[in-house]
Formats: sequence, structure tokens, C-alpha cells
Amino acid sequence: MPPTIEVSGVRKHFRSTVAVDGLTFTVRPGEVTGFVGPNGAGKSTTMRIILGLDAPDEGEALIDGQPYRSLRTPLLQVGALLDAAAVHPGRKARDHLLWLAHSNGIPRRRVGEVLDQVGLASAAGRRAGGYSLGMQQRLGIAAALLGDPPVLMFDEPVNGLDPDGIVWIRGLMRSLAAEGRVVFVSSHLMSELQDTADHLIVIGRGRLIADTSVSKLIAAASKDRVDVRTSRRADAMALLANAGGTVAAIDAEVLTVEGVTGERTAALLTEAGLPFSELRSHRASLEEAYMELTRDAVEFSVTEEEGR
Ligand SMILES: Nc1ncnc2c1ncn2[C@@H]1O[C@H](COP(=O)(O)OP(=O)(O)OP(=O)(O)O)[C@@H](O)[C@H]1O
Repeated sequence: MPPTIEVSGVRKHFRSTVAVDGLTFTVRPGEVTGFVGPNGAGKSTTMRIILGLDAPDEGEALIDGQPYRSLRTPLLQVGALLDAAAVHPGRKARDHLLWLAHSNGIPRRRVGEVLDQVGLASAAGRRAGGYSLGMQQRLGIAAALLGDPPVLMFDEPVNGLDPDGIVWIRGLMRSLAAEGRVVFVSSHLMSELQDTADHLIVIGRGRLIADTSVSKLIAAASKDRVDVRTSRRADAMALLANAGGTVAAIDAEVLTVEGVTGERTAALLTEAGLPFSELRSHRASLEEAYMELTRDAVEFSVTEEEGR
């Protein structure tokens, strides 16, 4: 059976705060799944529940069909980076990994392999307390990879990494997914997941806002918008508005039209003898798509509260 993470009907509150409010989703193997939402949306709480570190009030979270606590060999089934600063500062990185390997029945040779994989081999004899935040992140990732698990979870892994480190971790996540693993990675910034995630679980205030592929999300946000460059912008705008489009000027020579397809726009301009030098579909960025999604979510919650 392929590896999965399944969250169903999970709810969790802390005193008067509802951190997770009835979340249901499945994370599948072979792709990078981004877990996105603003600060305080409930991402870390959900990840802690998946890892059995917090108990849900309702619902359940399963890894390969079982709750984390029932896994026989947890480190061989799921690797996680939650809090990179969790390693004892007096402990050397290699010793930390050797201890983890030993207590989980993982062969010693894996320690050298993961240290190489995360680029820490030459610093492995130093104490973790002297590590930069980026090195601590790498050590946390080494620990997650130690058992060569089919399921990997990273909570805000880019924190503290320099630009080279960010490029490295993106490549690592993509290659782990390409190997057929479940790769579930949280971020409060959509832009961090651009070019990395294939699928997105978007949450706000503990609730699911979207569970969709990145390509579908971008296509939906791009709508049927077409950008046209023409020296007769005003005439072209009048023509396309007449044809039922919603038209706006972008600059002196470029307009954007929504509600008229690219083919029809080209045909209309040609028939009217209006010259154009460029005509292309407008492709929304992931950030634009996210803004659109979360704006709707905010409006929804305001209306809901007003209605009470
Ligand atoms: N142990 C706790 N005690 C009390 N409240 C908590 C606890 N853990 C989380 N919360 C609250 O639950 C909500 C969700 O927090 P959580 O850390 O899961 O969000 P997040 O999406 O991971 O945010 P961030 O991007 O800031 O890490 C927040 O309002 C937070 O203050």
C-alpha cells in the first residue's frame, strides 16, 4: 500500500482558542504537498497531532493507516522536522544522530550518509549549541532522514536558511517526492512554495480553505484573462468591452481583458483592423492565487460572525 497521511475530522482547542477546527485531508506520495496558512492558522498543531505529540479533542490522524503511537518502528516510517532547536546544545551532531540510530535499530552507516546528504559532514564533531539556525535546520533534517522513511514532514524548514540553503532544501524535497515518498511541508508564505509544491492544503483559523493542485489553483486565479499589447489601446478596449469583456488598461499600450477567450480576442481585433504585437494568457502567481483564496476566507468569516 502506498504511504499516506490521513487527517479526518480533527479538532483541537487550547482553553478558549480553537487551534484546529474539523480538518480533513489526505497527503499522497510522489509529490510535494504544501501546508499553508497565516501565522496561528493551526499548522504546527496539526503536525503535532499527526506525530502523536498532541491528542486531538475529536477526529484522528493516521500514518499509513495507523495512529503514530501504534507504529512499530516510528523513525523508519515517518521522519519529521518540527523544532530544529530541540537538540541538546552540549551534544555533538554525530553523537546525537548515533544515539537516535542506536535507539531505533538503524544501522550506524546511515549517520554518515545523512550527514553527507545535508552537508554537515565536516561539522559533525561540533556541539549543536554552536550551530547556526541554518545548521540546526540541517541537523533536524538529517535526523528526519535517518530511518529512510517513506513519509516526511517538515514544519517551516526554510527558517534560518541562507539563499543557497533554500535552493538546497527545495531540491531535496523535490527529490524525496520523486522517490515516491510523502513530503508534507508547512509554510506561512505561499511564495516559499512556488516552484516546490505540487499540491496545497490551505488552512485558515484551523479550517480547510483549499485542497488542490498548484496548477488548478493558478488556473482558477488566472481566470480567462488575456493581456494584449496594441498601439490602438483605447479602440481595442472599446471593441472588447462591446464584445462583453471586462477590460482594464495596464499601461499605455497594454490592456487586460477578462471574459473573452484569447482566440476570440485575436479574431475581433483582426476583423476590426486593430494591430497588436502581443497577446497572451494572464498567468496568476501563486501569491495572487493565495491572496484571492484567503481574501474570500476572511470575507466569509466576517459575514459568518455578523450573522451570529
Ligand atoms: N500549547 C498551546 N497552548 C495554547 N495555545 C496554543 C498552543 N499551541 C498552539 N496554540 C494556539 O493555537 C493556534 C494555532 O497555533 P499553531 O502554532 O498550530 O499555528 P501555525 O499555523 O503553526 O502558526 P505559525 O505559522 O505561527 O507557526 C494559535 O492561536 C496558537 O496561539
